[in-house]
Amino acid sequence: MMRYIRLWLSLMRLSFRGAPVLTAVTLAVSVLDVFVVAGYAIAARHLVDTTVTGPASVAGLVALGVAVAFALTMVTRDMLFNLVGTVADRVGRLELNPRLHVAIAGIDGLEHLERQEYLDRVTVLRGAAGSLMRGCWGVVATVCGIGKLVVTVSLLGSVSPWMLALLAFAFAPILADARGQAAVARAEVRSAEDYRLQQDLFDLQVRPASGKELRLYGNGDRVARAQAEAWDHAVSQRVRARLAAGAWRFAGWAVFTLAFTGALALVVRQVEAGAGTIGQLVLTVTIAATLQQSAQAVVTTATDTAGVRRYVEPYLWLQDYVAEQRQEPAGTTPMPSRLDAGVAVEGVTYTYPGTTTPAVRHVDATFPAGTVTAIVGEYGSGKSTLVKLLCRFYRPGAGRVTVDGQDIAGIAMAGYRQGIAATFQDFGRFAVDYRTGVAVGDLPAFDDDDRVGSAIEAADAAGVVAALPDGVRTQLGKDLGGVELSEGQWQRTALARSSMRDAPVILVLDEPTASLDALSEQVVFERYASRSRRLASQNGAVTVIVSHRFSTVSTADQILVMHDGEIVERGTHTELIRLGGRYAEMFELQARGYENKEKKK
Ligand SMILES: Nc1ncnc2c1ncn2[C@@H]1O[C@H](COP(=O)(O)OP(=O)(O)OP(=O)(O)O)[C@@H](O)[C@H]1O
Repeated sequence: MMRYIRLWLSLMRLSFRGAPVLTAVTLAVSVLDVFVVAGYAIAARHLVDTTVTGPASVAGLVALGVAVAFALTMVTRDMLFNLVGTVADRVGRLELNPRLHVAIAGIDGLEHLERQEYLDRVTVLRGAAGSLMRGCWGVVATVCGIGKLVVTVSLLGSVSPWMLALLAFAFAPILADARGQAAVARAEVRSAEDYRLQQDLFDLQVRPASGKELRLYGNGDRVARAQAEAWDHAVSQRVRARLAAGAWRFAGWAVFTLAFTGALALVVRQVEAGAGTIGQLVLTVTIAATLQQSAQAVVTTATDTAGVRRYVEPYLWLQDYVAEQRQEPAGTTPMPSRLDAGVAVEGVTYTYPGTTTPAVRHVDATFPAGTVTAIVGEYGSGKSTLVKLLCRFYRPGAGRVTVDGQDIAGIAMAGYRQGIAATFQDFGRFAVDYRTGVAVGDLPAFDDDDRVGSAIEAADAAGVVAALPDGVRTQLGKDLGGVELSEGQWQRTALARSSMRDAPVILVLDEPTASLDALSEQVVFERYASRSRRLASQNGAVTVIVSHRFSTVSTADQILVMHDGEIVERGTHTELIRLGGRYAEMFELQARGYENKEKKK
């Protein structure tokens, strides 16, 4: 409960910070709404009583008061509705949403984007800022609604304590309506199968594929009859339920109206007996007539606000998750700008959250400075996981990764990532202009046109740019009215992006050319090989390539063969072929595949 209160307070503070005037006005009108009906009823009572007993001048003044109060009762609800909508939307979009996105994007690891139960929450949260803010105002509306009920009912109680019973009767139409709606909902569930059936049968008749066969086999009439029967069955259940709901609603209102009439009769008796005034009668009519509406408003706002829980829970989870991530000790050591020893993986085991089998286990490997390492293995053997551990997207469950002997957990994250250039098999497709899509690969060099040009060249992507209508200024992604690239063109763009950094010490290529044809792949690899060599002599950079293509792999300084999360073979191409193990077998298979293809040609 305390968490909910704290959350409400923090959202309210945000609202005051983001839209102070609008928030203050909305709160003021909410409070005003608590008293308008009561104010109007009191004014009306005064008007009637002063008209009967007092001087005409006072009655005139009071009439003015009644007019103002009545006008207020007419406008406050609509005004409040619009104000809450505006302030919730504005603060949601301009204040809360950016904060949510920064929190989601600012988490260093990847779990919240990969683990389904986390991703579900993140997905719910993405469009939920407005709803969260509306929920926050829903709390205000519920509290004010209860306040309004208390004020109006107390006023009724001042006429006669018996009147307090009227509140209970005000809930009769609400309860009856709820029963009726529940019956409708049940009928919808019960008739859903018939409804789906008739929809399927209808589709059968109108779709060309099934339509052909229906005509051929002469089954059209039977299907049409079956559809009509299913439709009839579904509709009749729903109609019955709606009639029942109507009857419930009628009964609820009948009970309330009976109690309302009884209350009026009671006040009339009081007036007749000289124990009350006509003004009190008017007050009772005014308040009792709005009582059901006020009770309904409390129930509706409370139910709607409770519905916002589905956004509140993921929001609180995100807050906890971010806090937990921040608590992890942040490294402070700078990333070396050149490597002397290289990178090492020491006894690393990693199990994805939500799974029980480690994706990599007890992995030991060294990536000596200035060398190229290729990782091979069948699908799901742990290659990408190992690469992502090198990029520090996950923390190993056991063991450590070191750079020049220093545990990477101790290195400042921003510097560490700045020292890496990487392309992944599931590369990003950024819907921005082409130049931006490449330049974001190295933010400090964002405006450096030469660097962007060389990166495009390095990825052999100049041809892609030449084919774009506005060259590097072309907007990408058809969702934003831009040009949609082919898979291979997107991949080249990702490759160009990863070529932006001019002095990375770790170069990662995880299936970087999977979407390219063999010829383009060769061109890209030759360029990458020369970049690797340049970086190796410049700052001792290590290159790690995951690939299924042995033409690429065979030239690496060392090859790691992974199987079931472990490194099962390691060595140069020649050594591994000589070993005659798993690598040799895979190489043989692929070579035979190429041979067969060539023969067919
Ligand atoms: N985000 C994830 N959540 C849970 N399990 C995962 C996740 N990513 C990978 N795995 C599992 O971890 C194991 C290793 O996957 P990984 O992607 O590292 O293999 P891979 O060798 O790179 O495969 P591929 O050649 O298909 O890319 C697999 O069993 C895979 O199902």
